[in-house]
Amino acid sequence: MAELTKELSQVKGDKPAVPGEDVAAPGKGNGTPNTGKSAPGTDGQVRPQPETPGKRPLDVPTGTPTVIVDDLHIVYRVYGAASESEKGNAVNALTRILKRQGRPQMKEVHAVKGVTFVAYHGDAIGIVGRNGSGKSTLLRAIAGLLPPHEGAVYTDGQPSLLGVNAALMRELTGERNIVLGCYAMGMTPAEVREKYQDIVDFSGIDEFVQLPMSTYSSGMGARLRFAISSAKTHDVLLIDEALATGDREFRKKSQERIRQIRESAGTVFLVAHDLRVIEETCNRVIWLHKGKIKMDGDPKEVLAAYNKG
Ligand SMILES: Nc1ncnc2c1ncn2[C@@H]1O[C@H](COP(=O)(O)OP(=O)(O)OP(=O)(O)O)[C@@H](O)[C@H]1O
Repeated sequence: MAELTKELSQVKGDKPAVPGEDVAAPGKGNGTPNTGKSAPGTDGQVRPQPETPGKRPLDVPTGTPTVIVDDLHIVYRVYGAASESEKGNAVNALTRILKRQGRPQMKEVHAVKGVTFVAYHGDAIGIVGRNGSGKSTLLRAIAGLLPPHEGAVYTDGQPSLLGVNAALMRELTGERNIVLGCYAMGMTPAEVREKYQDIVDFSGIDEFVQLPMSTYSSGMGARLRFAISSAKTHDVLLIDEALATGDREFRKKSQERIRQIRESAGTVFLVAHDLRVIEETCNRVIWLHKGKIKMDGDPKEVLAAYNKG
């Protein structure tokens, strides 16, 4: 713990986040935690205390952690934002457009405010919260796509972020995207050949695999993204709403796949507005509210509280 504290103190004070970065391609979480450090393992085998509202202390005796988020703050900088006095003022906005005046102001959006938790091998953690509560920002920070303004993220293994907007290439066929996506996740040509048919079958896109992705419905695109990303065993898989557009049958299949990833001792984070998906899939839920953890624990209890409040 002393070593961890020392490491944490070294990384505090990293540069603030850069706004407007794109979501990673499937399996392309850059694997670079914000700190570039790995989660230290511990010897104890006791699970963390569930249902601790707010923070889980880092020194709770645990199994092997895969992700440690310690007092994480993420701040976006928006350049050209309106000043307070201009807020909602249509006349000012119109005048500025007509005069072609720029906006020199810089606004900071404090999206994640001091989040702390530890995730373990085999955890499937659902993240819930209202729009704008910081769910996607937190996932992107864990994936190493957003550097912390303060605090740190440590991961053991490679995190891969699968988002709804994950950048498969719309003008390429499903077939090409499968091959490129698999290579992007570090598979060898032999592994790609071995997994190819399974990905097509799992996604259920059938003969559409020969057509450009621009011809797919949003549900078909999401299914293909999930099928590609989950074809590889991930240490830490981060899923942002990617299951939302799937139908019931696909939801069931993807839940089964998430279970397999957990069984192979990976860790899954799942952001979804559909609370059924979270309840059926996760063994733990974190409720984010205005960038802070409001509750962290058993899915039934957290979701019941979330539904009430
Ligand atoms: N690129 C960005 N630049 C500036 N502010 C941003 C950016 N992305 C998100 N934000 C702001 O950060 C806050 C958290 O946003 P985030 O997308 O993480 O929330 P969320 O809980 O995932 O929301 P939703 O449920 O609507 O997807 C919001 O206030 C949002 O406006």
